[in-house]
Amino acid sequence: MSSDATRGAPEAGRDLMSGAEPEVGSGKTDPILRADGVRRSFGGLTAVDVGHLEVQRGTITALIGPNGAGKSTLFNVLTGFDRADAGEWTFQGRRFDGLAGHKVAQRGMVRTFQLTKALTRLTVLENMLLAAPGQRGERFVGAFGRWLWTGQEAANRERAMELLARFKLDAKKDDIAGSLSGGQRKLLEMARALMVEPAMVMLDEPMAGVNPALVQSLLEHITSLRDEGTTVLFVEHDMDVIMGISDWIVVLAQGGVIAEGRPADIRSDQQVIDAYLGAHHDDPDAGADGRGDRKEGQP
Ligand SMILES: Nc1ncnc2c1ncn2[C@@H]1O[C@H](COP(=O)(O)OP(=O)(O)OP(=O)(O)O)[C@@H](O)[C@H]1O
Repeated sequence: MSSDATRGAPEAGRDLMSGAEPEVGSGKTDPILRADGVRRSFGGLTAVDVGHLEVQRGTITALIGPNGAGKSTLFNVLTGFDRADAGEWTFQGRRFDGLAGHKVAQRGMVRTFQLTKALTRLTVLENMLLAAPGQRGERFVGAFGRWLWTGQEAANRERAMELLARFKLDAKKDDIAGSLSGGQRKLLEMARALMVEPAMVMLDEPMAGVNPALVQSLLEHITSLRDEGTTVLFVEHDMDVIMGISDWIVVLAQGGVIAEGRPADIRSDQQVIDAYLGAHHDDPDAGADGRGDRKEGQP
């Protein structure tokens, strides 16, 4: 799917979406994820109600929408961390609805999590090793089992160190994760997700709380992942980031998809401007995460 012409050139990345129509529920030429009728309610509130959604393999797809639109809930449901009330979805052609979170991750769909309090007390390397695949542990008994286990540990350690070097965190491997800056934590969250060599990574607000100096570096990591063939699905509020690196954008409002398309399609979609880009003007927090208001009224 990836083409040399698009490597490292987000603008040209639009070619990755050839054949996809900018309309809700549009079919993609090579969808890695297909979801149908996904619904999740909390009491009387419908948090997610998505009719049909396909995510094109090998692209950066952004999931955007106003606060409370259902982005996190959709992430949680798709990755097995929350249960849908209804819906079916496949990942790489296999049914994933009803799968537990750890199985979803083992099978290649991994989301990042903010480092919990417990994880911030561990070292950077320990965080990486905890995210490693093949935690076989007690299933293995006897000398042969221990030998296999040791081999797995060594492989995990090697992969962890490679990833830490890639994200320039190798010198911090023995530091307590809680001592990292906001941006370094985001890098660690991404590096942790890559321990299982996922086919798709789902990033939850990768730029939130990141020092501007690190934003560019994070953006480069995300586009390199895409260019290496990993599909990236991310939730983000920063419009400059969204418009700058996305091949495709899916807009949620009140649980449903109201628009899909390339950045240029989304920017000029009146419904999106009304439901989201415009809404940012009314958001008292817009200065913190809603740089989108700058985009309102743009063609
Ligand atoms: N566990 C829960 N219990 C009750 N209501 C919930 C729960 N989780 C989410 N909701 C509600 O579901 C709706 C969707 O929330 P969700 O967090 O998915 O939105 P979001 O688009 O991720 O918002 P944000 O951009 O603010 O993170 C909101 O109205 C929210 O209050």
